[in-house]
Amino acid sequence: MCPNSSKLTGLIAATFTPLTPQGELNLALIGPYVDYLLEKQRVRSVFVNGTTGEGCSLTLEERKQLAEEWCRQGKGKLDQVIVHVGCLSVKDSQELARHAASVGADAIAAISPFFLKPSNAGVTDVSKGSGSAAPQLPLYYYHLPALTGVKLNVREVLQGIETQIPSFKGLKFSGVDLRDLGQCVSYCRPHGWSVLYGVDEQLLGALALGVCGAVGSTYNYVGHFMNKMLNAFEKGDLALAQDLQFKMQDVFTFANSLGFDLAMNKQVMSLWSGLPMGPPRLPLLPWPSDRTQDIVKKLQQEMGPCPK
Ligand SMILES: CC(=O)N[C@H](C=O)[C@@H](O)[C@H](O)[C@H](O)CO
Ligand SMILES: CC(=O)C(=O)O
Repeated sequence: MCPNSSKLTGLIAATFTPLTPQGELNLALIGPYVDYLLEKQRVRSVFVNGTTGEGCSLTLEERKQLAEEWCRQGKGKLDQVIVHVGCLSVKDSQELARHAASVGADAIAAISPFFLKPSNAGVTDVSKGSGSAAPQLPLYYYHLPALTGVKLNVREVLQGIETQIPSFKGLKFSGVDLRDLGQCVSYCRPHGWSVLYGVDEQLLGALALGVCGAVGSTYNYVGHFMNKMLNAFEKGDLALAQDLQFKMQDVFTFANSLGFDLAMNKQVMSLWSGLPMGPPRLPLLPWPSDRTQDIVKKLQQEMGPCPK
């Protein structure tokens, strides 16, 4: 998929955070979760404590415990454990970055602060802050404009960033602006950096623009299916790749009509995988289970039986 292949590539699951019915961390589920991703989904890397992991709804202590457990359980099994360290406070991000390095994470990533919002130069300085706390780890900037409201042009942020942040290694790009995405790929490629795409429903468009891989919530349970799309694309079978992406789009168009959000997504994962992810953390609320069941039925229709 990528000309320069020491980079981060393929599908990366943005992990859900397993909680007990009482809403506390369920760390015991992470071992089985690692095995499920490897064996049933053929997904070999994870992105922990991001959007899907409800990272910004967890305490720093909880985020540290999760990072540590994913690194421990993933050791010798997963290719990469990327720990998301973005916070509203740069000092908190630095603390998480130092911690990630100390527990053996392979890389860190950070969204921009999203309450008081930075300018382009501010984003670089914030990223520099996180990077300087773990200079030995590759750092990825996480662009998620729909949720952060930080709608800057990423290509402009990249300009000269290598001179500011030696550990900078690329992007997780979860925007829908394919022109900006293409410009980012064009800037990152000569540096050997990774651009990972984060809107799962339109990954094929991003592959055509040269992204190396993808980070997403849905790869937790449709990774096996989306891997087929990646293979078809790599073999040049565009018709098959389109057919698979269309099927996946059909599922999520249907899910969106039911009000699909992260809480519903977490419930779909529990039902589809049989791994009890537990409730969402506030401010999200659980949904009635009939909607989740309808989505799982649709998944089965479009993608075949769930690999248990
Ligand atoms: C906003 C959000 O959570 N985006 C995720 C990652 O960036 C995606 O993986 C989506 O969950 C996915 O594309 C389904 O809409
Ligand atoms: C989708 C993603 O990358 C995240 O949950 O952060």
